[in-house]
Amino acid sequence: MTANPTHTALWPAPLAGGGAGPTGAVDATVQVSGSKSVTNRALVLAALASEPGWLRRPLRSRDSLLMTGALRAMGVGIEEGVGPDGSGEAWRVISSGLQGPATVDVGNAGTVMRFLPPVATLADGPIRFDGNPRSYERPLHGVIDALPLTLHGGGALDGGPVEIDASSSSQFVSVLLISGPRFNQGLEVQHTGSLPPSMPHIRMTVDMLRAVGAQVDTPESGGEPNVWRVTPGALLGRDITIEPDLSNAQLFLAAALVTGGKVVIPDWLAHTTQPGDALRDIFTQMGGSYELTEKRLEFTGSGSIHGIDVDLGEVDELTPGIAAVAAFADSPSTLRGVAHLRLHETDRLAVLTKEINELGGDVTETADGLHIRPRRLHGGIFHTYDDHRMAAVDAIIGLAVEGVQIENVATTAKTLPDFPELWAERLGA
Ligand SMILES: O=C(O)C1=C[C@@H](OP(=O)(O)O)[C@@H](O)[C@H](O)C1
Ligand SMILES: C=C(OP(=O)(O)O)C(=O)O
Repeated sequence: MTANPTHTALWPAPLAGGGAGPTGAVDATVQVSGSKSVTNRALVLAALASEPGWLRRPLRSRDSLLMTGALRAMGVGIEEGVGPDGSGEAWRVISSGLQGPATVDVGNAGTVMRFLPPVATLADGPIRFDGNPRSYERPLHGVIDALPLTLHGGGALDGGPVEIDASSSSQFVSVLLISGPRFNQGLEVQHTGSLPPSMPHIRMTVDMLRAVGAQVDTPESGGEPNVWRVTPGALLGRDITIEPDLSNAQLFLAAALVTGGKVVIPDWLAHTTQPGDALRDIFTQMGGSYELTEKRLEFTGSGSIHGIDVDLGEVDELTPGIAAVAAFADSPSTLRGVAHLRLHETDRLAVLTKEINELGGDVTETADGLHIRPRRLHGGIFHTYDDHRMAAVDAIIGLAVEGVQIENVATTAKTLPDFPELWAERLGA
């Protein structure tokens, strides 16, 4: 919990049903904006491709705009357009070689601070990286030593075998794989530590690489355990539509659970590598039910919420939203396997414990997660420590608890543009 709560702007979290009563059941259809993880991977892959590509319905949030800003600074053309078939807003990405000198602001975006240094080795000229104070504290050692940093690329890199310990972030594997096809010898990544967290994000990287023509061997496709291989080769330009962000859809599913209501999320794909897909199972165990058709997910809360004992190591970014729901359950919950959340945008285990307890909760930090004993909560100020997912927790709690105020709700713009308006309009007054 390194950043102090210095922002004073307070946002009164809307009660479900507009204050008519703390139990107003939500009934909403919510078109969730594009996935941060998919958008930023698609941008990097398009920038490394040998022909132009399209991203349709890209996410326009702080993290994805940091990525477009960085790639543009390195000479990549990213133009506004309407997509080849005329439908939907799109970005056309044209890359004719990466160039320095350039300065890249990584903000506090893991996908930017970790994905771009290997890309910068392919640039002709120096690329300087800097970011928010918190970006100096987040682990980068799988990629580079630390920020600030200047990389003097020579237009090419040999690649070959590399050993890394990715037990503090799956992004260390993803970043090396993404640039791998462009290295002279490709890349062989051997992970040396305990299981990396967030494996679905590594699968997302592999799937997206294969979709642009890369050859990738993985432990899951019959390769050795903990070894990923990428063959050198040109990447194709593709026309891809960005999926809705299921980790942000979590807020709305949580709203259905907490209020005993119903939420429909259009465009939830039957097959996706996003970790948010695990919510169908986790939130069903906690008392909801769902129907998934080709076009949408309909999720319904039953009015009661059950505690859960679950290892969230594979789906770590869902932990804050699950913790918020667990605070309203009829039995305690234990969330395990997420010690590395201490290294995210803030120390999420410490913040969740402190801030939920300040609203009357009873949360204990464990070595690798949280133990949550539900209690009657009361209003108060929830500090967000510049972490979008902490603001989301508080918005969920505020649906059912009067007088909850969120400090610096604007931090949600990291991955979810216009959150306060969307939340109030869809679920509040
Ligand atoms: O590759 C990605 O897009 C991400 C990987 C995960 O990071 P960690 O493996 O560091 O938890 C996740 O928490 C983050 O939000 C996005
Ligand atoms: C951990 C997260 O982000 P980042 O991509 O900055 O690591 C997150 O969005 O929950």
